[in-house]
Amino acid sequence: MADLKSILHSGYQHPVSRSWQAQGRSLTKDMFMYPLFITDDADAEIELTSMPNQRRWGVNKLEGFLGPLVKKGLKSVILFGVPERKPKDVIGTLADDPEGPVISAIKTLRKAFPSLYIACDVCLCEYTSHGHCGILFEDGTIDNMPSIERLAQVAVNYAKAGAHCVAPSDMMDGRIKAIKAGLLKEGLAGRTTLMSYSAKFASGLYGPFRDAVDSTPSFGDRRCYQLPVAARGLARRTIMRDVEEGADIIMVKPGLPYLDIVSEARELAPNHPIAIYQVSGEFAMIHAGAKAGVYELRRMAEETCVSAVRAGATLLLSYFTPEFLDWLDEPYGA
Ligand SMILES: NCc1[nH]cc(CCC(=O)O)c1CC(=O)O
Ligand SMILES: [Zn+2]
Ligand SMILES: [Zn+2]
Repeated sequence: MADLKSILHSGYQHPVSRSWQAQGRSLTKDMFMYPLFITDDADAEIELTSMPNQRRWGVNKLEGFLGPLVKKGLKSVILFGVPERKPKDVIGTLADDPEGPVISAIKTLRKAFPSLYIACDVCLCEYTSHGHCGILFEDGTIDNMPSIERLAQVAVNYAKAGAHCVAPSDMMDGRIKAIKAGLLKEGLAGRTTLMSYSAKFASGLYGPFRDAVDSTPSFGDRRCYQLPVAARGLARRTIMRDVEEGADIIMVKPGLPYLDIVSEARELAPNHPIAIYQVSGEFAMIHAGAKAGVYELRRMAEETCVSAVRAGATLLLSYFTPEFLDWLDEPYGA
């Protein structure tokens, strides 16, 4: 016979008692940030073959697409620019082109949806001719100082255009400090969230994204600036450094294979929101598994996101955001 204290089912026998067992918070709509790819063809709406239901959007299509989502409770988006028309160069001039996709989208969205929180990915790889995330020496290695100066300039220009949040994903050394200083100088530091992709690993899960934004490096790879897969110590150091340098939000990326790092981040930055990026490859993988009959799509999307929250995440960047805006209104598996 079971001992008095061996009975655990009694604590989660009912949907209501189950909800009380969530160790952190459970999923809510305001935890989701939706990544959007913005192209410089203003009327475009281009399907992405590698990412189900995701598109490259022209600025003129944003209001129509996002209107219903905002009505359902969409609170935040993160913008990625995809210049297709103007030529890329070695310093990523197109990143903050005043007529470019990101700055146009910021202005359009601020006007169309006054309550929507607008974050911008800050990086150079979508805009450089070589496809790397920084500025290079002649031998093709990263020249860190001009890289962080350029990234700071881009971040400041996004903030000036009205972005609520700038999120550097480049992994250069010292960019959080450089961006913070740039924002301070322009009087923007107090009204611009600095979300750092702090522990960003050199992952095999970015393939569909690189297709989506056309940012595969023309030579080499990103292993000299993105973290080695096994590097728990380096992840702890980048997290601590970015807290020191003034990041407001700490991000871990990718998500599912790095939940231990999320819980490290929770411990190292207990007073900061912790974001997790469920990246393009995870999204594609969840879809592929569902299609192959391994599990049901919604079930696995929820399981992975709930696991991220359990590990300590408080903000989820996910391509499933539109689905969650429906799913969270329709309790499931209760
Ligand atoms: N700095 C580029 C960047 N910003 C966000 C992602 C990944 C997003 C995703 O895969 O969904 C990447 C990919 C990369 O580093 O190659
Ligand atoms: Zn990026
Ligand atoms: Zn990059």
